[in-house]
Amino acid sequence: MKAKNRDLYIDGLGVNFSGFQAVNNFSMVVKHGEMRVLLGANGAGKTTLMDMICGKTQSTAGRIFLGDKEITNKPPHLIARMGIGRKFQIPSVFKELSVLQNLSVAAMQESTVLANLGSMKRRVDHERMKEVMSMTNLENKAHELAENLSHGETPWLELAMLIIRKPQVILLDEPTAGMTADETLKTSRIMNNLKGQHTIIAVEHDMAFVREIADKITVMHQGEFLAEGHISDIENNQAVKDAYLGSGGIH
Ligand SMILES: Nc1ncnc2c1ncn2[C@@H]1O[C@H](COP(=O)(O)OP(=O)(O)OP(=O)(O)O)[C@@H](O)[C@H]1O
Repeated sequence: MKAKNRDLYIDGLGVNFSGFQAVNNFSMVVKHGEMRVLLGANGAGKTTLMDMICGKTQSTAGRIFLGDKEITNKPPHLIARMGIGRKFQIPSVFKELSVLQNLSVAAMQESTVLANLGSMKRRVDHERMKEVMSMTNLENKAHELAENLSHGETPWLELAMLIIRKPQVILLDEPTAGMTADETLKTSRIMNNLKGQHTIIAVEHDMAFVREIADKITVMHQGEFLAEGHISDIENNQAVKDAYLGSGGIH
């Protein structure tokens, strides 16, 4: 039997903001379970691309498919329900609730139908919550209030609140921003454990972190596709080096 196609296809995507072409004719295919990093100088269009994938920004050209399902310009809540989760979509954690309570809230948002299935479902949810806390280094923090988590632990909780809903695709905006070196290392372990289960697209500038996690890198420049490949291909790509000149280079 043919396996279900769960790859993400972006074909000729573009957006024009009142005459300014922020993303232009951009295409890429991200395989299911792959960890893809998006690189590009400030203003290259990375956030706008992520916004179009999750439906926050309406594209003006091109199409996006998750497997055989088209998601182009669908409302964000439908895209989320179709399996695309974005960190920062939930603006923040609930500070006055514990880690476990935050996860319960996120799990309940999954589906009111499932939530009504009764105690069986609640038991499964509890197992899932333990599993997700262990995946995100929060196993010893279940009863800690979110407001007492560190700068590094709060993004782990946001990530946990995403993955509890089992999205096929996870979009991450600078997942290590504000983290210590130790927290960044732990985040790379979390990311590597998520590979294979979820497709992950991350915008990230920390090249040491990118080296740890990326299966493949796609580079954007001035709204367009510039290059794609493994880290060594990208670091040795002359067009990429040129595009980064003036923005401090690729480190
Ligand atoms: N709603 C909007 N209206 C007009 N211009 C916009 C809008 N959103 C983004 N832009 C412009 O589109 C370009 C791409 O911005 P975007 O934030 O996607 O870049 P980026 O690669 O994510 O950069 P950074 O690394 O700085 O976050 C920028 O020039 C930005 O000013």
